[in-house]
Amino acid sequence: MDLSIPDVRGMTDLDRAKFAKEVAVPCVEIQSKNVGKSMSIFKKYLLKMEKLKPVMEVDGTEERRKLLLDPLLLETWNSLSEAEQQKLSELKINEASFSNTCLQLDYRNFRMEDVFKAVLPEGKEGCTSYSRIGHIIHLNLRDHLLPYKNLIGQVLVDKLIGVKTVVNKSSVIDSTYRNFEMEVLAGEADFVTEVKENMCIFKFDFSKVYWNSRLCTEHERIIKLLPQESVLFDVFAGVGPFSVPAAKIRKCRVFANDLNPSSYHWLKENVRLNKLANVETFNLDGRQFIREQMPAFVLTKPTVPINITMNLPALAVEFLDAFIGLLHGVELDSLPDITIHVYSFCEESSAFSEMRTKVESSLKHSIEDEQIVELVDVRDVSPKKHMLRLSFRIPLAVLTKAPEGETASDAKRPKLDLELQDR
Ligand SMILES: C[S@@+](CC[C@H](N)C(=O)[O-])C[C@H]1O[C@@H](n2cnc3c(N)ncnc32)[C@H](O)[C@@H]1O
Repeated sequence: MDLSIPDVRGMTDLDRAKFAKEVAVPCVEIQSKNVGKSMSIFKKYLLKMEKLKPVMEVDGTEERRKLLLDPLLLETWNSLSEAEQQKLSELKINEASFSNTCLQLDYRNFRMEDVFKAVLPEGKEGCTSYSRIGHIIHLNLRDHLLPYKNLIGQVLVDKLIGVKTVVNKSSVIDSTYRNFEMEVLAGEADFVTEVKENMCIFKFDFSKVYWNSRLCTEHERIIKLLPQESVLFDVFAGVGPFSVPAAKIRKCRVFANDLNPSSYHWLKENVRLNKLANVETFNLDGRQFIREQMPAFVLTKPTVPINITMNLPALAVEFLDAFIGLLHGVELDSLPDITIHVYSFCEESSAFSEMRTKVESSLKHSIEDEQIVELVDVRDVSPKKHMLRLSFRIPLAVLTKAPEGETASDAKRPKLDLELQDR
């Protein structure tokens, strides 16, 4: 009564026929009308395998049913407790009701995890973790699993409902747009996918833009920090996982920017799909976006709290210099309340101090403790590399700093210089 998968260890091309086997399993034959009542006892002993109904018809009769039992849990009448036997006797079930039956098992009956355990090198089967992006499964296979990549892809397509495409990352993310090359391991080469995150719909071409489902909680944390009807400037917006929920849930006015033309395309599409009227989209370099869009807004609505998200961990800190002198010479009626959420990769051991030092050196200014809103360890990218977020109120002295060499009288800039538009 061995229900395990036949010997398929080392298989690299999926041969489903090699999973077929015949087994005898214990069963109990009972009157159809008693199936429901008997479940208070038998439910926990039923044979649970994929695509297998443990309550089977008995040839030629509607009156009787066969319950398939898991041999590891219950083999005979004698394995039942006295109380269980007593209860079953009342349903006319007894020792004679028990027998064995022959089952033809095949590939479809085995769970995905068991297939991987049976095929992949012993002790290394656990490395097949994946993320799901709509109908796409994204793998990041370690070298020792590469010989099995097509089998792994095919098993995922076969076993996971709704999965049509399996891709493996074939280069590290180092492109400007943070997307990566991918190899289709199984299924269709269809990369346009749709996901739900934070109650919003996102559609995008996964091969051309950055999307990471593991950031869902971080996106949610930021959305929760935003005051209702405040303003968000999303400098590296991608396809909108901060911008779209901010506009939809927090009713924020959003200025969303991304340099990647494909991200920009899908960002606009996601604004449309989520029926949002309060998002303006831009396809600019982050520095240009900050310098062109922020001052004009601050001038017209100086009292509205502004949050700025800068999620490009490899580089975002370097863009902070765009804030130096941004409001220099601008006559403000009140002090703007601007919070920056900037992300960076740091070494684990020194992460928190490293992050603060990096930000301060880019701003060329120190940040007081009371200006720090929070410093969050967002996720481990690798054992030594952590993605951190520093959320801080930008010191006014940074925004109003005069360019080197400028005198006090040069500093007064009339408001109209900033090409005021009603934003
Ligand atoms: C790590 S992704 C973050 C996307 C999104 N905010 C998220 O949380 O998933 C960084 C984004 O920055 C964009 N990007 C890279 N360099 C840029 C630049 N100089 N200016 C504006 N956007 C840039 C990339 O195209 C990418 O969409």
